[in-house]
Amino acid sequence: MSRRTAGPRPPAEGGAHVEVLGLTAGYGRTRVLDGVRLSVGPGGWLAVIGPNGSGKSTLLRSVLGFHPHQGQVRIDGVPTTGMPRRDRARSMAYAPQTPVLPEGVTTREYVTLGRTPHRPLLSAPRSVDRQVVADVMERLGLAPMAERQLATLSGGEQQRAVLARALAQQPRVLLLDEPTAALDLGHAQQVLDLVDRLRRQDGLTVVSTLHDLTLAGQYADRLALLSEGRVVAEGSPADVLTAEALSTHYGARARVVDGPSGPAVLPVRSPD
Ligand SMILES: Nc1ncnc2c1ncn2[C@@H]1O[C@H](COP(=O)(O)OP(=O)(O)OP(=O)(O)O)[C@@H](O)[C@H]1O
Repeated sequence: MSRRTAGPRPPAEGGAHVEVLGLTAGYGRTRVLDGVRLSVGPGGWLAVIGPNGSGKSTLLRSVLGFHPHQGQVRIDGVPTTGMPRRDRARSMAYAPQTPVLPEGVTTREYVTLGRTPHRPLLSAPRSVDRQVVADVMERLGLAPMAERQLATLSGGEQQRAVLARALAQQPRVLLLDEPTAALDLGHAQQVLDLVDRLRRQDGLTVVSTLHDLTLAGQYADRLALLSEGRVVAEGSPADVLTAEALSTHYGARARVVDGPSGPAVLPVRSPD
């Protein structure tokens, strides 16, 4: 993976302020999110953590407008309800946890789909589109497999391609659902480092879910702990990642120690 510091051109307007106000959502009659309230400013990184089934993915999909919900999502104070799809796609990009990947496309063609909201409809990629795609693929170590069929990439390579497509969109807000789930430690750090650089340099706003709580605490500046559809704790990683919270909400035995760049969560084996 490249260590270049030059990279994808910054989003045109920097990051945005995202507000989630009283968001309630569910499936059929089952309520999964209950009055969720969150706020993250330009350049902020909010990691939504919580046990399996607590509603993290549903929250991200609701923020994107992909899942019906009550309550309001605002981008820079403007409610997203009624916002034209193309405007929404220019503001927010999403890397889903389990993406549906198209068949019969190369990695480059797939990443180029991220440019769709910026191009005239049905037009060929312009040189700026090709440049942004090439930059993002280089940054994510995908350049050597640019012409390979997407389907032939390994799980971790496909996950990086999904992130590359989202970054090629040059969004103001990046929503990442478990972006490191299929990645080895080195690639996980490189992906998170890249996102971190984009938010620091360009003010990109990041909302992610992350199961690895140590990584969440190292990269995000704020954590929101979701449990049974409600935000039960929100604040700095040190405030939210406590042994007591992990026991109460995850049923986990763990020690939380001071790591070199934030709290580190150490699982503790059962005594018997
Ligand atoms: N399409 C669906 N139909 C019915 N229930 C669903 C559907 N999708 C999700 N759920 C349920 O909604 C709840 C929240 O799911 P969600 O995927 O948002 O949780 P999560 O916190 O992202 O979980 P995980 O950490 O396991 O990815 C779960 O109980 C899940 O079973």
